[in-house]
Amino acid sequence: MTPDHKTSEHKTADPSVTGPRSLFDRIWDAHVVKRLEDDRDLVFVDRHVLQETTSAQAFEGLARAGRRVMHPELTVATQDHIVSTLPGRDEGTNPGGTELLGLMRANTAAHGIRHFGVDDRRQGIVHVMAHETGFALPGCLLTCGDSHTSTVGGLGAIGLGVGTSEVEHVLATQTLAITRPRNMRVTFDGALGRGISAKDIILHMIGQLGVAAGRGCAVEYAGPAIRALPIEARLTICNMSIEFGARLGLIAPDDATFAYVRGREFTPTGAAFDRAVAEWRDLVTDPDARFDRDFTIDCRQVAPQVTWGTSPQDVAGVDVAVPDPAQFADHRRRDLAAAALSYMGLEPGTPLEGIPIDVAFIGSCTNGRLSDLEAAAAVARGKRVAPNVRALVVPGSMSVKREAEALGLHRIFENAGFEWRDAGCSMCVSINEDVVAPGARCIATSNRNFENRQGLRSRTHLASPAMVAAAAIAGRITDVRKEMTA
Ligand SMILES: CC(C)[C@H](C(=O)O)[C@@H](O)C(=O)O
Ligand code: SF4
Repeated sequence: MTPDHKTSEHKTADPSVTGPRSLFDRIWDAHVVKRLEDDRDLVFVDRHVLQETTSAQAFEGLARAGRRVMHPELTVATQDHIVSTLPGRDEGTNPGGTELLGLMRANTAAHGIRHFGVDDRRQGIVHVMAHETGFALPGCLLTCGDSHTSTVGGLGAIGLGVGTSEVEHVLATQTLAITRPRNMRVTFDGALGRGISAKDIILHMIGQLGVAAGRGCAVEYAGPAIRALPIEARLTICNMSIEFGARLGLIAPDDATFAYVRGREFTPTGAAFDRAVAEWRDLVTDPDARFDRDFTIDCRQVAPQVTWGTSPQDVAGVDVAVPDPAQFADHRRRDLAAAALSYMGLEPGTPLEGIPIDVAFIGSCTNGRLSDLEAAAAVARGKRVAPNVRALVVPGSMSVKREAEALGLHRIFENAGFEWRDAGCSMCVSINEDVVAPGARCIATSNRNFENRQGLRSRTHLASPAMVAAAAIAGRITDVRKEMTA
């Protein structure tokens, strides 16, 4: 039951690969088992993660076909989406989730797959648990039936979100048939200003490039601003790759990465770790590698970002006003912006700063890690949540929760009037009991602001943890940089 710790066990020397290669090419080529006739690649899956909402049908399919799980030791399961996050919860706390949670427990037990249920210390959102346990490692190819699997790219891994039928395929064969993504690179220049986080620069980038910019691509994030980011911030960047249509995002691993993965439950130890690090050091892009798409983003002037519409590209600095749809040259974008403003109940020209909020949500696979909670706590310390605002802090995993409590962060949040929860997806997605009421306005650290995302007719503004904490205190969207000088 111990996963093989090699970065990739199916290295195929590919004679067609010559010349300079990208980081993505290197990892991908090491996983190609076979080129299929339909131009797809059959790739080996080193690691597979299950969540409760997309695995039941896959197990049903296996049962119908009379197949077993080929490598149960290479899969782990966690309960995250429909679990209650009320402290002390169990599988029955959210009655709507009980059946799926029970099915996952039974299916994983029947197939000998590790299961991190709500009673396990390692339970957490898939895209938080996978890397913090060392199950995901640099250079590995990991799949999960969930779109934000790209998060592990922050370690220099390929994370692929797949559909339920592919989950079944991976369980049965430990491989995936998939079209090879194209290479894209975004270089982030300059240093981040005070109060600016990874969330701000990735939202800014999506605003600049648009939600379709990454379609079909593996996106490498590079440049001095990325290299300076701590690992958890790199995970936030790669998580949001999905918000501009990319297949995955990744960042070359470095000493900070190796220090981060060292000593985790599934990370190799001793000489095996040293060998792994020696291999991981080769995971770089050649200087003359060619990219199908190549962009540069200047981080110097980026202000704290907040979305005003119903797509992540509807984003602006907090110091400007809600745009007038007429300013968009493209007529489709203009219509979308007008519809978004009507849904959001906002008038063009209204300053973003000052828009009153009803709910503040800190958590999710984008910003539910320890450093995110630390950033929020630094703002909330000694303050009170505004009257009439409901504010939640939901750690991304139970490990994050324990670490935060060891630092006393829960006291800061509780004293300020935030709810302090157990781990799960919670209010990021309205498939558990944490729902935003119709017409209510929520500022959230999550990654999606679609119509009805947080509940029927809910209104979502995406922002960084520090910005959400500042809004919770002020009762309105506010520029966190002012809070910091106060
Ligand atoms: C429920 C699940 C399939 C979904 C996804 O894959 O993205 C969820 O995680 C989300 O963020 O909407
Ligand atoms: S936290 Fe949100 S985006 Fe992440 S996996 Fe859960 S529902 Fe999906």
